[in-house]
Amino acid sequence: MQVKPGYLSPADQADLLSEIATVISAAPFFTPRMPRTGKPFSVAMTNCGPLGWVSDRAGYRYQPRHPETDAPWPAMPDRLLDLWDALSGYPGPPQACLVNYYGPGTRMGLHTDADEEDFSAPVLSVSLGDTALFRIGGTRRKDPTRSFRVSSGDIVLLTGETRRAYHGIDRLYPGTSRLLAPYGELFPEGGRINLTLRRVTPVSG
Ligand SMILES: O=C(O)CCC(=O)C(=O)O
Ligand SMILES: [Fe+2]
Repeated sequence: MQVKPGYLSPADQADLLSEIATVISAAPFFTPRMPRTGKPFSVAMTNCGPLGWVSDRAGYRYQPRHPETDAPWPAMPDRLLDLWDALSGYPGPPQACLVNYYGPGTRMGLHTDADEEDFSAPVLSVSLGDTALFRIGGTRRKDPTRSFRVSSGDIVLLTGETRRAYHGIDRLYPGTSRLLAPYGELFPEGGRINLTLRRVTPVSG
């Protein structure tokens, strides 16, 4: 794992968030549901890039279209492709950017990112808005975990061993960032946006 606190300047965070607001206007948030049970996630999701991660009763998967509008996902902003080039060490572009929205009181349970075919690429995660408590353990659910705070502009790369590690978000610290404030219509209660850039299929050739 690599953690890069404050990697994005406040100006870069604001520019990125404005691009993500445009993504959200083309691809509205949907409520993912647990496989089989259909229990809703507390986090809202959307995607940009050629593929997007979705979850419903049928299971977890990547697909090229929005599950509700059936439109192709909007393009990934160039600044995310540049970030991936600068930090991933992977010889191909990311294929999906999952956009998670955490409102007050939401969390994400411990899980592994396991729906990709190529685990040699890292998962590159960008935090925007309120600070959150990130927990990470080992590759087995029962492995010990440790926690640290992730704040707006921080980047975490799940690389190497940690690429297959259990991780999640235990809680938010509401009101710790003003970054989302200009988008009161989209995020009336503030909160946190997390972007994860993912390579799904191996680079061929
Ligand atoms: O919100 C985060 O920092 C982590 C998100 C995550 O683990 C995921 O989307 O798979
Ligand atoms: Fe994850």
